[in-house]
Amino acid sequence: MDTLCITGGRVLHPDGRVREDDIVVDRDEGTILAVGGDGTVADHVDGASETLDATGGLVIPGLVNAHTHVSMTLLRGYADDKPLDAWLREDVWPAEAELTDDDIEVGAELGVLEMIRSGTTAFADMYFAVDRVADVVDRAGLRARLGHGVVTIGKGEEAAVADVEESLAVAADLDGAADGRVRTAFMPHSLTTVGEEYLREGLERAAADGIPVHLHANETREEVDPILEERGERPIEYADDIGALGEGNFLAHCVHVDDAEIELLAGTGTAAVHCPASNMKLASGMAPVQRLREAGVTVALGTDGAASNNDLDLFDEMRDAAMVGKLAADDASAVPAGAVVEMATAGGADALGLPGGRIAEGAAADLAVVDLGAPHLTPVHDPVSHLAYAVRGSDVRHTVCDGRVLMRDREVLTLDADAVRARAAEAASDLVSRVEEGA
Ligand SMILES: N[C@@H](CCSC[C@H]1O[C@@H](n2cnc3c(=O)[nH]cnc32)[C@H](O)[C@@H]1O)C(=O)O
Ligand SMILES: [Zn+2]
Repeated sequence: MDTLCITGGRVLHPDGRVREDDIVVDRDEGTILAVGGDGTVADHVDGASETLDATGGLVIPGLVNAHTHVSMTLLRGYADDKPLDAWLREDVWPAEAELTDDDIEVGAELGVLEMIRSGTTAFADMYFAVDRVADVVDRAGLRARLGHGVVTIGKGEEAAVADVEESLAVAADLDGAADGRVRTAFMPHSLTTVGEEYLREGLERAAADGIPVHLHANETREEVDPILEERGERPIEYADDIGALGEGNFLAHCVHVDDAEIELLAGTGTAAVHCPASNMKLASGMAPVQRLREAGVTVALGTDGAASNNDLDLFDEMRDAAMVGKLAADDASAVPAGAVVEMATAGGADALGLPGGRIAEGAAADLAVVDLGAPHLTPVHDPVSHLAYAVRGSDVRHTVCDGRVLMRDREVLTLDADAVRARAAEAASDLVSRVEEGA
């Protein structure tokens, strides 16, 4: 059998406990064969095809970034310090109008490079030229749930219909790509940027074909108020009416949700993706994470695009989620360390319906080894506390997805990091020149 052994470290188990254990991975299946102390895995360690040294480190499930627009790395730092609506209309959408499919591929390469280097092994992405993003996921070796984002406002009937068709076609055609590591979803952008007739049509067809749904919801007050005024119901109630809720579906943000909306999410099994950094940066508000979790809603974490974050490091997101969760609840015991670690791992995998998120026999071998030796991580009273409050993405030593080593001793093996950075910097500067010429 072709095995990978991860030895000498401590392991974070699904119950939140940390023990000194070795891990044996079946590389053919991409799954964890055994987790345990010396006796359990010793037989395999000697005959292993490949070994990763986790001495002085903590093995954690690969992190799950449950909402991003990965190619937006090209727009990192391009437009800051504005609220969502102005930021999208004045800066982001005009720049995106100039993006080529090649730009999207290069931006995705840069984004997944950053993710692998910070211990993320799975993500959900809403963008366009999704076949190019899927190609990058295939080459880079991680997992993703991908979709084409639909926007119909400002479009004529024909273009709007075509956008919905494209999203449904992408979801059907790309599902199962990259040896099954790519899954898909129907992705209307939001309840206000897609017209009701298009939403209803797309959602009905997605449901009929068993395709999951992902959209931005209740991100800002400016998005909630018009729906309330026009329809006399809250956005999540509207989402329920038109068939956007259900098991397998996941909504980004859920910042401005009331108790009845939280109950609807919980009752329908719809997951919420909390994006604290993006919500803070665009001053959108604070999601009631503690209340969502108490109601039984699956809550995951997302960075959103690099233009509103401005990085894809989920360790930052865990810390932000804990901090802002306490502030929102006016309670220092709210959203504790263990909760944010769960949201970034099992919660993310569950929200996206992807394997991974737990280190256990039979689970997908999606892992990261975090070095605990740095001064900012000394002493180690509680490794879980460190994951939430002190670890940075740059502390990740090795990253493994589907049993394959994507980064060993901080060297990414599936992408040429220098070439990716150079291509992305060039593509970004060309893009900005084109936007300026057009303006
Ligand atoms: N097919 C659409 C593209 C939608 S992709 C998803 C969109 O979400 C945008 N986006 C990024 N971050 C956010 C956010 O925080 N809220 C809402 N939209 C965002 C992003 O810029 C991108 O245009 C079109 O023709 O424009
Ligand atoms: Zn977004």
